[in-house]
Formats: sequence, structure tokens, C-alpha cells
Amino acid sequence: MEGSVDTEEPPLLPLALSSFHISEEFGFLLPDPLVGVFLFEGSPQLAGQPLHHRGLGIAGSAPCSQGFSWQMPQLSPQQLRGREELHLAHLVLSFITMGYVWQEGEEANPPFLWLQQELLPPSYFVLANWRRKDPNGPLEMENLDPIIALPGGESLRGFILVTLLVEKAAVPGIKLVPVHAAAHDTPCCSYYVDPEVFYSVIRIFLSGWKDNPAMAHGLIYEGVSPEALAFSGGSAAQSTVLHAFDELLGICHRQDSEHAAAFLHRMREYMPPAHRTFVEQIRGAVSPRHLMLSSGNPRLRAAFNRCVSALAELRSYHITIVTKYIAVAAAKAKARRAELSEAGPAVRKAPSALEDKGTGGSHIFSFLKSIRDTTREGMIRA
Ligand code: HEM
Repeated sequence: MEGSVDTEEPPLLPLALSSFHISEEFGFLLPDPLVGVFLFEGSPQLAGQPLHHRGLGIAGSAPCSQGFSWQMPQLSPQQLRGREELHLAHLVLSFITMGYVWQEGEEANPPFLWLQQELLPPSYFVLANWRRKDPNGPLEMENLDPIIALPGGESLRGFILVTLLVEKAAVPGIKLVPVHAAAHDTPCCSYYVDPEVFYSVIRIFLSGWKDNPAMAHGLIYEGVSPEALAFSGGSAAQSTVLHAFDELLGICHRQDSEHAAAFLHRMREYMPPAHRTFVEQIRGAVSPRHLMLSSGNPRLRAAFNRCVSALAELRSYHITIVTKYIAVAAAKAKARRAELSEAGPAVRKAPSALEDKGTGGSHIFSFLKSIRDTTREGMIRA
């Protein structure tokens, strides 16, 4: 894909992956993310300690408000060298922010946060949050760990790593090589993520402060803006992979009552900028759909339709996962709440503001079904 194509026709997507910070081997994942760096040299309390002692476990153990984040200095990206350090800094600050905001559950509403003066690049929750236990071992579940975690224990680990392995499995697709063999080996959330832990813990920490009734006014970032800012939470809708596949296959999502197309488009703002540019360039390139339509070749059409159908199936499968992890889990949580409230008012209220919404803030099922259906409509009839 990276080499030039010797032909009279305009080449199909002559995009050099490396110029979009995409790896031939790891796709959109950051190959070999940094695990530790002295980000906090300006702070006597934090400097000189391994990174994970400087706040990375904050939300898992003691509330941030009793420790680390109150001592946070203003950090400057000028101290950082290169993309890897910037990604790691962003990862650490994002986790600190999420931990700090949601540590008391969705009823917490902190008035302010200390953050660096500039807004940092988009979330690397998965892309830059992995390391091999054995540096020479394979990129497999057993040999991987997230660099940073929030509450959720093994389920959070499973959620991050399954998403990571899906990203990795999609690499042949980005290079326009058949993707099936890899996809079959990809682990599934059901084995690694407990629905109750996902629903009542992980989901809350991944939530943002846009379209979230628990923080309807957003968050004031001191030193950045006097106005409250609203950002969506972490969602795989921000993963570049499916956006790239949609553009490759010429799938146009509808601007329906759920504003599905607009929501997905907005999620692109949270991609690393080079990856977002990649998706935009695919859109502007000669698409396989266009080539297929102009060729009129039935075998090409069948191959194209198999790709579209596989993408629609993947989206249907994802809906069944979301049903299990949100709809069914929500019903169970509601029943439990009813039982507990009979036990008395002292019982802590389980999180409920995002019951029918995803962490990205979408109205889940109508949104997911809309994009699954438009994907199906992308099939080309004879
Ligand atoms: C416990 C497992 C999961 C749950 C509960 C879940 C939930 C959701 C929800 C609620 C949305 C709607 C957008 C939002 O508001 O956030 C969404 C979108 C999305 N999710 Fe997941 N998800 C899970 C796992 C995954 C995994 C492993 C992937 C693979 C990388 C993935 C890929 C996507 C994509 C690409 C979208 C955007 C919609 C699309 O293009 O089809 N999800 N997910």
C-alpha cells in the first residue's frame, strides 16, 4: 500500500500509512507506547518516582481529593520530548481527570480541575495504553496489560485489551488485505468483562461531560477557558477503524432523528489528528465502490457485497453485546435499586443518569441500529 502503483489509472488510495501515524504492523495502535517518563519534574512531590506511583492508581485506591490531584502542578508540554511522551502525558492526565470527576459516582460535580493550559490531543485510552508483560512475547491477551487503569479490576483490563486486539485484528483491513482469519482469533468481551462491573463501574468512569445529565453544564478547565467545556466520554465510536471502513465502502450514515451521521462525525474530533486526516483522505480518494460500480463486474460486486455484509454483521453482533452490557445490566441494576430502597434511604444510589445512553452520549439502540441498517443498504444490487 505504501509503494507507488505503476498504472495509467489513478491509483486506489495511494496513502502512505506512515505519514498518517499508522503502523503497517499495529494499525492505529501506538507501536510500543512509553510506560514511564518523568513528566512531573516541576513537582517536588511527584518528580523522580516511577510513573505509576505518581497518580496512576489514584482512582483505584484513595479518592483523588485526599491526595495526588490536589498537589498537581500546572504541567507544560514543553517538557515533553516527542509524540510518545505527549501520548503518555495525555493518557495520564485523562485518567486522572476521569478518576477525579467520577470517583464519587455520578452525583459528584467538581467545580474545577487543574489541567495544563492547552487542551491536549484526543484520548489514547486504548491506542497508547498497552504494554507487553514479556517484551519478546506475543501480542495476546495473556501477555498484555494496560499501562494505566481505573476501577473495574480484571473487567476493565479485559475491556481495554479486547478493544485493543480488535484494533490489531483490523490492520489487514486498513491495508486492504482480507481480514477474516485474524478476526476469528480475536477475544470477545463476554469472556473478559463482567456486565455488572461494566455497567456500574467502568461505564461511569468512561463517561464524559457532554450530553450527560449528571454534568449537564460541562466542566471548567481552569487556565484554559472561563466557560465550562463539554466533552464526550471515551467510546469506541472514536476508533478510526470503522470510520475508515465506512469511507472505503462508501457507506453514508443517515442524518435521522438520532443524528447518527452527525454523532459519528463529532466522534472524529476525538481521534488523533493524523488518523482523522487519514479518514478524510479516504473519503476524497477513488473509492472501491466507485471502481466497482464503473466496472460492472459481477465477481467484484459479490466481493464488495461480502465486505459490506461482514461490516453489517459486525455491527449486529456489537448490538447484542451492548444489549447484554447495558440494557440487561440496566434492568438488573434497576431491580436491585428497588430492593435496596426498601432497605432504607441510607443505601447509596446506583448510577442511573446514563441508563439509556452510551459513554459517548448517544441514544444507544436507535443510533446503533440506524448505522447497522445504513451499512446494509450499502450493498450493491445487480
Ligand atoms: C462491553 C463492551 C461494549 C459496550 C457495552 C459497547 C457500547 C457501545 C455503545 C453504547 C456505543 C454507542 C456510542 C456511545 O455513545 O458510546 C458504541 C459504539 C461503538 N462501539 Fe462499542 N461497546 C463495547 C465494545 C466494543 C468493542 C470491543 C469495539 C471494537 C473496537 C466496539 C466498537 C464500537 C464502534 C466502532 C462504535 C461506533 C458505532 C459503529 O460504528 O458501529 N465496541 N459501543
